Amino acid sequence: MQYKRILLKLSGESLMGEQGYGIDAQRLNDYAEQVAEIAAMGVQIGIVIGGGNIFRGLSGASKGFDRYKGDQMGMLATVINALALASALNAIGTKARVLTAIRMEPVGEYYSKPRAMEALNAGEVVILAGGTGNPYFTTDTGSALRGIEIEADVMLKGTRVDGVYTADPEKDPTATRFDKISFDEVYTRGLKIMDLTATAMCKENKLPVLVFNMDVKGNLKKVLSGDKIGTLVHT
Ligand SMILES: Nc1ncnc2c1ncn2[C@@H]1O[C@H](COP(=O)(O)OP(=O)(O)OP(=O)(O)O)[C@@H](O)[C@H]1O
Ligand SMILES: O=c1ccn([C@@H]2O[C@H](COP(=O)(O)O)[C@@H](O)[C@H]2O)c(=O)[nH]1
Repeated sequence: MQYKRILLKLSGESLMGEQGYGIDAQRLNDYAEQVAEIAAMGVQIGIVIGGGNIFRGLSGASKGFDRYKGDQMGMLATVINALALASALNAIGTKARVLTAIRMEPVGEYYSKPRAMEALNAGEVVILAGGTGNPYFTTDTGSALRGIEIEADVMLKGTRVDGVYTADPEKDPTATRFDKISFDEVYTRGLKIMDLTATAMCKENKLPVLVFNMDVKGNLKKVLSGDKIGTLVHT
């Protein structure tokens, strides 16, 4: 097995599938099945999921929302997605536990590293909801933070493009893909695959990031099996 313990970052925006808002049941189940498949292989899995399919504080602020409250709304959106994913995993027989960065029992248990480690060592999928618990951050930074805390071997950024490109491939058709790239080069080229805070944290704490397309079924298993897909971002 390529990695023993991973932090999987899932895009909230991808969760809406083709429907433009909210949670697409088919996409949710596809994600749950891919996670269940690698959980059955014995991989320890922490998951952070975004909230862009529901609310983002920054886009709220551009429409006149208070940023602080908008970010809290965004963090709650990630909790909604986490609950949906946990329930989809449970429905197919995979144990999953939601730990929240903001205290809100009984929706989820309050996050602490020992609690997360206990669940991971017991073979449960641990969904780390609510980002960092603080406004002015994103779930990319939440993923970096939790990945470092749980001592993950790698952060797998499961997104809707198949790696890091010279420019945003959804906007520039001439962009070309890297097989691997250093954090420094991501920074100097100004590549927007993760926010700068997340990039800096991963670099400083030597947490490699593998960016891959999670919307192709079977890709998560391929990553764990050592197939060469996606882009590895390294120190
Ligand atoms: N240089 C680049 N290489 C690859 N993707 C890039 C690049 N620059 C921008 N992107 C964009 O980054 C997106 C991936 O980011 P991510 O998975 O965090 O999505 P998101 O919409 O921000 O999700 P969330 O809802 O979790 O916030 C891709 O869809 C891609 O269009
Ligand atoms: O630590 C965090 C994480 C997230 N937020 C807010 O939630 C939304 C959704 O997260 P995405 O990473 O954009 O999917 C984000 O836009 C922030 O508004 C936060 O405040 N703190």
